[in-house]
Amino acid sequence: MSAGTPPVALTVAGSDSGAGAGIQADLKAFAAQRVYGTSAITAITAQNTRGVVDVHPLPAAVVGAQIDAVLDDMPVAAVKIGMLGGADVAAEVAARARDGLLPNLVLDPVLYATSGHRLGALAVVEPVLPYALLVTPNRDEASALTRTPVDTVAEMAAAARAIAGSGARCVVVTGGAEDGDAVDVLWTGDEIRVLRSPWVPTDNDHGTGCTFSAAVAARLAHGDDLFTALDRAKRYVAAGLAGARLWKVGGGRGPLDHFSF
Ligand SMILES: Nc1ncnc2c1ncn2[C@@H]1O[C@H](COP(=O)(O)OP(=O)(O)OP(=O)(O)O)[C@@H](O)[C@H]1O
Ligand SMILES: Cc1ncc(CO)c(N)n1
Repeated sequence: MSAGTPPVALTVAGSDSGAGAGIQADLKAFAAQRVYGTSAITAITAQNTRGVVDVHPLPAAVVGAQIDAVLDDMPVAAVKIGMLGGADVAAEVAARARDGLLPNLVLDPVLYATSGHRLGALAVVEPVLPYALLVTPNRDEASALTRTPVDTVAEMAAAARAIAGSGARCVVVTGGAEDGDAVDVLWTGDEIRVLRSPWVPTDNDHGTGCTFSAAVAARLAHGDDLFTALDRAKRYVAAGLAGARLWKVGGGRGPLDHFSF
């Protein structure tokens, strides 16, 4: 069966050699959602399921050239931003966002890998916040952005609202756990909504945040409204976690199955 031309999405993020997170996760999530995925690589990380070994940021002009090459030729309908690298890269991205070139912008404010390795800085992420339709911090990133502890669902809600104060339209704080559910808390710009799905017990959760934000961007590229996009992305990540529960890819926290749905 042949299908029509898919919508196009762009990820601006770092490469993960182990392919569980970063650009590789984003492109798999885009493909799984039947979106044509394009990429601008901001940094090369030497990384596997056990952690990050090395990080090599790319020059800002090289990142800008990749973004422009894609935008000049393809009808990009949504953009996901992950690891940015340096402040100069953030400035390149912010300039294009300011010019209205990055539609449906989903910003995953990456600060640390699951292993704890530092991959970003507040000074790099904060200048891009005002241009995001949606920001997707996990609890640690929300805590860093608000300079307050973020553990409980109530604290996630307060943080989502506070981060929206920096100019982003909507904020979803991810990674909560309550009553056997995986809980994310969304500030829509008007109200708080709590998103729940059954918690999947697994050690294979490397790249969940990257995959989630990429899947939201993919759904927005298809034309979903934000709440539908979030709901579908959450169910997609849960299916990927469940599908890879018994996988043994590497000795650390393994990837999820991007094609289990
Ligand atoms: N074990 C789990 N079971 C069900 N859903 C989960 C589980 N772990 C994470 N999620 C969901 O995955 C999505 C991504 O959230 P999470 O906070 O884990 O990302 P993250 O910490 O940024 O991940 P990473 O740093 O590995 O990329 C959220 O919707 C969250 O609820
Ligand atoms: C390249 C890259 N981006 C983001 C993350 C966060 O999971 C990671 N581990 N690696």
